[in-house]
Amino acid sequence: ADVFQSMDDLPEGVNYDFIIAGGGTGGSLVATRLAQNPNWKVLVIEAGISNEDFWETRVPAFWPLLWNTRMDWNFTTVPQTGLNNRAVNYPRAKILGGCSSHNAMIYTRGSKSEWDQYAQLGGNAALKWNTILPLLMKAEKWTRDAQALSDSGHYNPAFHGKTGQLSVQAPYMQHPFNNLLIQASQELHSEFPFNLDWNDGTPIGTAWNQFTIDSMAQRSSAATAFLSHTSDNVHILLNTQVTRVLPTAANSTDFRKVEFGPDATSLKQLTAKKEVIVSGGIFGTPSILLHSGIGDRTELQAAGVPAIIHNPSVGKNLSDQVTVFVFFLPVVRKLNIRAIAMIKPRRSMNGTPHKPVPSRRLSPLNHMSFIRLPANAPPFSQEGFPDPTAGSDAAHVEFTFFQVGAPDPANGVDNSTLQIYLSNVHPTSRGSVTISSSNPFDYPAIDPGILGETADMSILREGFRSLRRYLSAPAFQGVIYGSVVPPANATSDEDLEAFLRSSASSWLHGVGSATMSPHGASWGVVDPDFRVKGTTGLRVVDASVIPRSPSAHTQAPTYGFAELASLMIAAQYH
Ligand SMILES: Cc1cc2nc3c(=O)[nH]c(=O)nc-3n(C[C@H](O)[C@H](O)[C@H](O)COP(=O)(O)OP(=O)(O)OC[C@H]3O[C@@H](n4cnc5c(N)ncnc54)[C@H](O)[C@@H]3O)c2cc1C
Repeated sequence: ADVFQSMDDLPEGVNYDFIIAGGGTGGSLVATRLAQNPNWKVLVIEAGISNEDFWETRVPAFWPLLWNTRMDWNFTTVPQTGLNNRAVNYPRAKILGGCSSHNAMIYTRGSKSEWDQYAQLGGNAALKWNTILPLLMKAEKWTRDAQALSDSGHYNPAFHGKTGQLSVQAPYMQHPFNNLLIQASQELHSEFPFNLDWNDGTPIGTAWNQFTIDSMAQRSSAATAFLSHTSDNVHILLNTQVTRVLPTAANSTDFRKVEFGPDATSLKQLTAKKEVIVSGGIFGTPSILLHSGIGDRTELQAAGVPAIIHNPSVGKNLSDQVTVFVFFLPVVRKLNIRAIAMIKPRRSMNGTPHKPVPSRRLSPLNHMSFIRLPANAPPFSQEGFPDPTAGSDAAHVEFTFFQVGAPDPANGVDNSTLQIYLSNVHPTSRGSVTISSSNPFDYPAIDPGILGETADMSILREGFRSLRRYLSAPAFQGVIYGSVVPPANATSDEDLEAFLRSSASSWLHGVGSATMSPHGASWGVVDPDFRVKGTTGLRVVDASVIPRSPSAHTQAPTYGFAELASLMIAAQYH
């Protein structure tokens, strides 16, 4: 691709077939796929910088350091009623590759029943698991990790591609917790089974983690795996925000024109020959549509934006998983913490001197669990909440075994804890993205609606009890003691709810703010072919079209939707 740092550098007179607003996870993939046709010219307009200009993105262990930097939009939610009115930080990447350039790289596809439900909710049969799986496998390059540890028994090769571009692997560290956790899964098999591979469509159970990391121990993102391998029929314009999509003529609904610029005082317009594709992510995409006059008429009027297409669904239906960080007390001597491996990067990163950097992973822990609460769990049997999942292969909660904190004898403290993210992956609460001014450079109001529904609280609470059961397995006797955060004596519903409301946050896996629905449905933002309802020449391809949360982190599902969109768009012009 040819990369331009500023709008003024962009060559004049190029007739782009496709203009893509947002060079993130979905946008980079769709640009790459469309550019496989050498006759098509593709322009990607990205608000942020290049991933090449932020070398830390390459080092997997640095992921938490990337948030709240100049490559992050640094969003904050509106006060969340479900969180005692706390407003929480919401990182979203502002860089080529989007969130795939600054996420935690966990690679999870979701369950078969969830994809089959997407097909039904979106009105597109090609979203079924049996169609999406081959697309994900074709794009995948299963890779051995840099330490060349054996990954046999850590994944199922039948569900992984070897010849694609996106590197996926199952790196791990030798750590006593590995065996203990798997032993606990055998002991408590019915509730916490071992799962050889959560990416086979049946994610329930405890599995070895898989990450989008390459054989050089570097992050594999939509920018590094896809976009950086395109040729000069792709132009990438950085540091430039798409402010609006516009009709090509008065009273037209053909939205092939984009308006963009580095700030409100210097804006340009370009018209695509074929289509404009909006890929700004769960907050950027509804913002662009709303500022373009596509949204709820009354809300647009209040913001001072003339409505062109009345669609009350734009920016609604935001579905966001909720997480809470919990701490248990392990006997550290037995867990024998190892130092994080240090390696030298094998290649120079934009002239940065070679320095030893923490390699692959931040954490010595290597597993995640997708857990289904039993049918007789209180949220369903006593409180009467309907099961929010798509089927029996889908999870209610997730345990991400994150870290064993190191003791600090030099300062006389033993602050070692076993740290776990506990998440409710199927929230029933829905949030929104709204605009309150007609200036596209003003941030939208983000309301993920975290723990806004009692059912979500109830499931998270039982998820915590479930985690306590898991960590009381015989395998952990004498090794792990009760939770320290929340304290071990927090056992009643009231205690646990108070803790969760004061500590929970977003799991950063929002979807659905420009959701797909069948043709003619009374709700939804895009049709099954990803076109914005009521328009021509305009589609949305990113996580915002995914109708609801999966039993997964959301980058692989975003890639799945983007692969399908790419096929559908390309097929239209052949
Ligand atoms: C901190 C964090 C950690 C995560 N960890 C994981 C994980 O480990 N595994 C996983 O599967 N998922 C993870 N996720 C979620 C996952 O990365 C996202 O769901 C997915 O990448 C979203 O892809 P997208 O294409 O919808 O949006 P993005 O990748 O966010 O892309 C949107 C792009 O559009 C650009 N943009 C926005 N508005 C405009 C505009 N007006 N003009 C021009 N450009 C614009 C943005 O700068 C961005 O580059 C994580 C997310 C976060 C934030």
